[in-house]
Amino acid sequence: MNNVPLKEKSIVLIGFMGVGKTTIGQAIAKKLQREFIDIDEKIEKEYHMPTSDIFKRYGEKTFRKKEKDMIEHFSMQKFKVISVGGGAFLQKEIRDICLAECIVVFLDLTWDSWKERIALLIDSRPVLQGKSIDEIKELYYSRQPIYKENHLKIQTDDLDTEEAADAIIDSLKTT
Ligand SMILES: Nc1ncnc2c1ncn2[C@@H]1O[C@H](COP(=O)(O)OP(=O)(O)OP(=O)(O)O)[C@@H](O)[C@H]1O
Ligand SMILES: O=C(O)C1=C[C@@H](O)[C@@H](O)[C@H](O)C1
Ligand SMILES: [Mg+2]
Repeated sequence: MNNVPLKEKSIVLIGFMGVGKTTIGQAIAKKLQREFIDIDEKIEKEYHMPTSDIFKRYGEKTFRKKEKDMIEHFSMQKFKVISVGGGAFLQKEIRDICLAECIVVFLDLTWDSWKERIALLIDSRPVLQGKSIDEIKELYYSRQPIYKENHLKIQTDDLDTEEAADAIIDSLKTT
C-alpha cells in the first residue's frame, strides 16, 4: 500500500497517555469527514470490559498482542483517523507498519502541562495505577524516545481540542 497518495493515507495519532489522542482524533475525523478508529475502544469492545480489567484478568501481554493485531488491521485501511494507545509505539512492528502505511502525528505535551491532567486519567489507565508522581514522571520521560518516530509533531500545550485539530489539518495540507 506504500504507493497510496498522501491525501488518502490514514492519520495515526501517537503520544503519551492523556495527551489527547482520542479527543483530538475525533475532532480531526469530524472536520475531514473520515471515520474515527480508537484502538483502545475497539479492544475494550472486543473484551466487553475496560482496559484496566483486561490488564487485571488477562495481563498486559495479551493486551499488547491484541493492540498489535488491531493496528496491523486498521493501518492498512485508507481515509481513517486512528488513535492508538499511549504504549502502542513500544512495539517495533507497530511503529514500522504505521510509519510505512500512514501519516504518523505525535501529539506533544510537556510534563508540566501533562501533570495537570492526572486526576482525569488515573482511574482508567492501568499503567499509571499504584505509581508515585515521580515514577509517572520517569515513565513519561522514558516513553518520549519512542514518539520521536513520527512524520509530524504538534505541540499542544497552548491549544484546545479544536485548535489542535486545525493545526494538524493545516500542517498536513502544506506537507
Ligand atoms: N487539548 C486539550 N486541552 C485540554 N484538555 C484536553 C485536551 N485534549 C484532551 N484533553 C483532556 O485530557 C483527557 C485525556 O484525553 P484523551 O482521552 O483524548 O487522551 P489520550 O491521548 O487518548 O489517552 P490514552 O493514550 O490513555 O488513550 C480528557 O479528559 C480530555 O478531555
Ligand atoms: O501508555 C500505555 O501503556 C497505555 C495507554 C492507554 O492508551 C491504553 O492503551 C493502556 O491503558 C496502556
Ligand atoms: Mg485514547
